Amino acid sequence: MTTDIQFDYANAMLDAQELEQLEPQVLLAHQQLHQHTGAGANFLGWVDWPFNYDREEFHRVKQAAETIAQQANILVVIGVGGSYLGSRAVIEMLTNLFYAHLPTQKRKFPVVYYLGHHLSSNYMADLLELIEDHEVAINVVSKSGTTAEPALAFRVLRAYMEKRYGVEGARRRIYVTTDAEKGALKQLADEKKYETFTIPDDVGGRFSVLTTVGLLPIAVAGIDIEELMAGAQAGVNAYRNPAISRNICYQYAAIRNLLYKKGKNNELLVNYHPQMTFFCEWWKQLFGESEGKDQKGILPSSVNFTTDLHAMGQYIQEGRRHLFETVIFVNRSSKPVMIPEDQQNRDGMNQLAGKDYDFVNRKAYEGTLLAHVDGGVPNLAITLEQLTACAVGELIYFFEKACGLSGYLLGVNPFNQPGVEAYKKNMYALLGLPGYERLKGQLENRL
Ligand SMILES: O=P(O)(O)OC[C@H]1O[C@H](O)[C@H](O)[C@@H](O)[C@@H]1O
Repeated sequence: MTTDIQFDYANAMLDAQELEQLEPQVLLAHQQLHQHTGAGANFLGWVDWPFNYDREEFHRVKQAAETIAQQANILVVIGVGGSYLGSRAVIEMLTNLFYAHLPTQKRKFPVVYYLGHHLSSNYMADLLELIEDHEVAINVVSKSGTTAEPALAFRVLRAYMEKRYGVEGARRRIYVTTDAEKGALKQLADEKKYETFTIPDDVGGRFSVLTTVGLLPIAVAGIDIEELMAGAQAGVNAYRNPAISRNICYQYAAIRNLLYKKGKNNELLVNYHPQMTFFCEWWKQLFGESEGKDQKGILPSSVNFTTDLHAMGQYIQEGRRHLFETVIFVNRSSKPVMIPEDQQNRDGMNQLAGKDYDFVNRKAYEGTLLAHVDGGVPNLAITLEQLTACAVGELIYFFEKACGLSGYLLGVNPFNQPGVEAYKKNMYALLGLPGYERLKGQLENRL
């Protein structure tokens, strides 16, 4: 299978030599990833996952997706961080963005909604109001089983489901994705006899989209998960060459580290399709949690173009020069739309009549690229031919591998996230949860 992704760093504002000089470090980081000799080596299950995944469980995911489609027209996915961003990213990229609003007869698959990624009661109340008039199934996803946001959302939804469908009816409509053996959610699932899917021990949340974490909701949305995995397999093959000159994934990882050393410590991931907004959110968690530690790391941010050219464009063009852009550009839409002729031509755009939106979007991209480069913003360009499940599978793997390598180049453990605990500890203490009594008093004195 040919690889779907191209990478161009002609506008990175670096010398070719600078990249070559990084070759020994890249080789070391490559070995750390493949021979499990670096920090966090217990969390490298994702590296060969597209080939090693459990076929039996994969089959069960497909069956569950079919059952859910018969049971429900809404699937509520409860999860936060790595337990929901990946599936949401893939579903939004590969299905109609307005799917939920299409008439029922046009919808073959359930609509997927998300819950448990914040603590807003308004959102919860709105969702409860929405599902009242629909048939509902739930997929609760939590590796630890104790993350407050999904745990509380599941409490509310479980009570709702049991009241509405009875304990047995709810049992048949609740699907759990969690650790194979340990954790509060696993215990509950065993007790209640929910159908359960496994999050592998050696795959961290933010690297888990190609496990059952992402695959079940993605399959429910009607996306071909075989294709997605085939794309990821193509990625494994394409990005395992240690020679930087032959590996665009390693080039991307190395270049962002070179730019970081030159003070470009903000990376803007740019897309030209609103459908890719959540892919950028997924990417932000991937890189932010992997690299933002030990007082180091590029700040990952994202913008949607051309939308944000009318909001953030000014800053990018002329603000502080501490940023670089990584653009994901898709060459061809799967749904082309033609621009019509307008006799009056008041907007002066008749030149574009008969052309499609892709054409205009490309020219916007090219014009923006040159403007931003002229403004001193280094540019890295990732190009996909089309947004297909296969290309998306490869793109996911591209960024996962780049992230692991980049973290090692930066000199951090890319596979832990100790900093996330600080807010949790304080919140638990302020909520009065047992075990935090002393801290509660200390914090309250400071508020
Ligand atoms: O799947 P869970 O264990 O509920 O974790 C969900 C998310 O929250 C945690 O706080 C971590 O920072 C994330 O890496 C993780 O993806």
